Parts: sequence; C-alpha cells; structure tokens
Amino acid sequence: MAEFQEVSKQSGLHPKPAGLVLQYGTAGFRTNAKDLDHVMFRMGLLATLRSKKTKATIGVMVTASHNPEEDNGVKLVDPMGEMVTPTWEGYATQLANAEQEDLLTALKDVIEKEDINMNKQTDSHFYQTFSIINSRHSSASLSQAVLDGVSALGGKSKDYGLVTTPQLHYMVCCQNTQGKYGEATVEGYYKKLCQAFIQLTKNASNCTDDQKHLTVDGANGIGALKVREMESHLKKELHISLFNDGSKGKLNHQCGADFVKVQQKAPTGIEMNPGERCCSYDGDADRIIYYYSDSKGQFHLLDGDKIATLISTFLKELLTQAGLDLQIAVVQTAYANGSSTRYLEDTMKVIVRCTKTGVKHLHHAAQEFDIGVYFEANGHGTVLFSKAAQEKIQQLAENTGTDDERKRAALLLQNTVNVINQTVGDAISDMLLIEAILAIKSMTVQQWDAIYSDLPNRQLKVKVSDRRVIDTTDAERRAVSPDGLQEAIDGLVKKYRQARSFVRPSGTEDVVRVYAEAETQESADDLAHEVSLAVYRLAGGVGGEPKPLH
Ligand SMILES: CC(=O)N[C@H]1[C@@H](OP(=O)(O)O)O[C@H](CO)[C@@H](O)[C@@H]1O
Ligand SMILES: [Mg+2]
Repeated sequence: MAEFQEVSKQSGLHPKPAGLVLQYGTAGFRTNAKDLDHVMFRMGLLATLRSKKTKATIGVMVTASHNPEEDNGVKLVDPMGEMVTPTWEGYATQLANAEQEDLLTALKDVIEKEDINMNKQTDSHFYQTFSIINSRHSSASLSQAVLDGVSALGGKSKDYGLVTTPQLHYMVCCQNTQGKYGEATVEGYYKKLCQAFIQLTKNASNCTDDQKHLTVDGANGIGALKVREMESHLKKELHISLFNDGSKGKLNHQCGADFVKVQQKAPTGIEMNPGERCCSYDGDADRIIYYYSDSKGQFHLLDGDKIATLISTFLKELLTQAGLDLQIAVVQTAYANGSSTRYLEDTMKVIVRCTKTGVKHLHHAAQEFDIGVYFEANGHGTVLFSKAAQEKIQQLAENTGTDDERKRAALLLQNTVNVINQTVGDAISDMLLIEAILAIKSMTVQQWDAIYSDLPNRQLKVKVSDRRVIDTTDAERRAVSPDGLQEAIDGLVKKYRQARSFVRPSGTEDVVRVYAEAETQESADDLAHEVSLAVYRLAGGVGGEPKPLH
C-alpha cells in the first residue's frame, strides 16, 4: 500500500535510537525530550489507526504535565475524551519500541489484531485532532513529528495549537458528540464554563469583593495563558491575581500543584497575604491544589481530598434539597489522607472506593455511580454524572410544577453539571466550581479547611535498579513482591499510632514511591524513612542509603 511506503520513507526522518525502550505509563510516554522524536511520529501513526478503528476523532496531547522543562511526553485521547483503552496502551508501547526495520511489521500487527479497514473511502467522516503545549521548548518540533505520523498513514489532522490538556479532552468529546457536549473550540469551552459559573454565583448575592479574590500560581505553564484568555468571560465575578504566568520563571520550577503538594509549602514567585485563598495549577492545567497561610505564617494545604469533600458535601446537600434520590460516591487512591476517607465514610456517609493510581482507574470507577466524584490527593479530578442523573436533574429544573426550593436546587445542580469538565480533571473548571461553592455557601477557606484535619504524611522516592521487582495488590496498598517487603512494612507501621504506609513503582518516573502517614509529622517522617530503607534493602536500592529526615 502507498501508505506503508510513505511510513517507511517518513520514519527514516524520525529514527529510533537502537535499543531504547520506553513504556506507555500512568499518563502516556514521558521522558527527556531528546528521546521522543520517533515516539511522536509513531503515536501519530497509532492515533490514525485508532481513529480508523473507532471512526471518530482522536486527540494527541504533547505534554509532560508537572515534569521539568527538559522533559516532554505524549498521550492519546479516546473519542469521549477519556484516556485511551489499556489494549491500545500496549500497542503504543510495542510501536514505540519496534526497531527501525521492524516498524512496518509492528504496524501491520495492530491493523490485523484490530481488524482495521485501511480503505481510503472510510476516511471521509473522521479526522484526528491534535494539540501542542509549547511552553516547553521541545514541543513545536515534537508536534511536527506527530503530524508527520498522521499524514504518513493518510490521516487528517487539526492543530489546536496551545491548549491545556483538559481543553483538548473537552474538544475531542464535543467533536465526537456533534456538539452535544459543547462547541469544539477553546472559545466555546470558556463560554460554557463561565456562563455556568455566573449562573451559580448569582445565588451568592452578598459576596464581597474580598471573597471574589483568588491568587493563582500558573506554574509558568499553559494554564496561566488560558486563564488570562478566559478572564473577560467571567464578567468580574472572580478577581484573579495571576503569578508564575510564564513571563520569566521556569516551567514547574519551585512552583505548581505538584511542588506545593509534595513539598507542603507555598510556591516561589507569588504574593500571599495571611488568610487569603491561593491555588496552584500544574504545567498542563489538569490538577489544582488550594492553600493559605494563617496569621502566624503557618501554611495550610487543601489538596484533592479536601476538594472532593467540599464538592461531595455541596452535591449531597443539593440532592437533598431537590428531593432527588441519586447515589453519590467518592473515588480515591491509596494516597488519599486517612482522615478524608474516615470523614467521607463515617460522617458524610457516602460510598468511598479506592482504585490504583492514575486517572483512568478513578474515572472508570466513578462511571459506576449516578454521581461519581473522583480526585487524586494531588488535585487531579472531576465529577461524572450518569446520563440518567443528568436527565432527572434537567426534568426537575424544567418542570413548572416544582416548588421553589426544589427548583432552586435543581437549577444549581444543572449549572454545576455545566461548569464541570466531565472528560477529565481540569484545573480551570475545578477552580470555577470550588469558587462557586465557597461563594454560595459563604464559606471561607479556613472553614473549608476545618471540615476535617489531615493526618500528617510524607512522600519519599527511592531509586532501585529495576522498579518492576515491586508488585502490588489491593489497589496498590500491599506489596506482593519482593519477598519480605510487605512483612517489613507491616512491622514498621505497628510502631506508630494511626499509621499507614505503602510503596509502589511510579508509572511516570524511574523511582519507587513511599507513602506514610501517622499521628504526628515526626512519626510520619520516621516511618517513611524506615520504609524507604526497607525498599532500598529488599528491592535493590541504588546510590546511597536513604537518609533520615531529621
Ligand atoms: C503519587 C502521585 O501523585 N502520582 C501521580 C503520578 O503517577 P506515578 O505513577 O505515581 O508516577 O503522575 C500521574 C500522572 O500525572 C498521576 O496520575 C499520579 O497521581
Ligand atoms: Mg498534569
């Protein structure tokens, strides 16, 4: 076929370094940008095949989220805006690792396994979307490599240029639902979200200018550019002071949601006044974390768990007011703070599920409920409403016979649905929802923080020669290999009060992650250190032994 000749020819311009092996991980391929050109080209090929298979638009996102500036990455977005299915992640890995001379065989293998019709005539009703984040210097050329891959297989593409990861997911969904989810443009995204936000905040009539103020750390990434672009649509209902907007600082360097969450401290480059609400996005604006410092200068973090609690409390109250019997659940991972799980289960009495790390797992679990609120502790999350739930809310909101209180609640629910980007966690959409909830409930950030108190915790990384020696079970909460590791962790955890600890190989970095929580910060730090030592000794640690934190 002519396409295969073209693939052969073009792939020579994007050669694979012999012997290089990469894995489609928790969130696509991610590594130093210099090793990614051939991967990008091949993901262009795979996106075209996925598009032919699903007869739909597929998204290709070039980003490395919160990683340092010199890294980059790529992931595919499936037709409804969700992450690509696991079988195709496997194909992505096979294709990325095929040596130059084996590429066509690997490609034909996918075509055969998936029974893909390569006939040109089926091409006319679909095309690929594609976007770049070029706040990383490497993005422009890597994006071109994706486009080369798409065209080599005779696919069509549309370059959305600079957009956030969630904006791409949103537009893929809009495109494939023929506009039912919204207009497939960035402008359409702003209009839908901001209109819903303005409708919501109408219910907060006595909100002062002070309460409307929010400090945003844009992580020197794409979110900063996009929130500035969106501001005029907010009609002054939210006053944003934007820092780390990319004009001078380095992407994700000492700033952004991941830095704030892991370091448990404020980012550099922002002005924080005591008691004021602040938030940080990550580099591709699919995560958000809130925080403030109190009058004594003490830093307080409101992470994904606190966000999930705030949102589910709000939704539960509205469901009661609306008299709607819809089941609501919160989906978390092992990294969720133990206090949050206890509060959700014991006080709020909502269903709580725990899944493996990685949004695709949470998203999937959340789809099983009428309303599924899912958040990773690091601030990546959203809310999913089943079709039936959305229909019930709409019926109630439009029914003229509904009494005033129920109708008000139904309208609030309807606008809540519209302010949320249901395709994926979205810093901008989550920010608008949180700001609306705080305004409607006249709640300060301190009152939100006081809903429950986090257990002190610590996250560490351990370098080992091959992190795949660690295998886990029970949503990654227990290690089944190497021998003796789980027993060692169990023994250490017993030494501390209210303690919990687990380890797992990271899907985005070449490290083993260690998590520990306990009654005091000192205990959490000591436990994390002791567990790190156990990993180092039992799982093939490299470099020096982990040092104590104190
Ligand atoms: C502890 C942690 O925050 N892990 C992150 C991180 O995955 P790891 O597999 O832990 O490297 O990056 C993922 C992609 O952004 C995110 O989904 C996940 O929550
Ligand atoms: Mg991200």
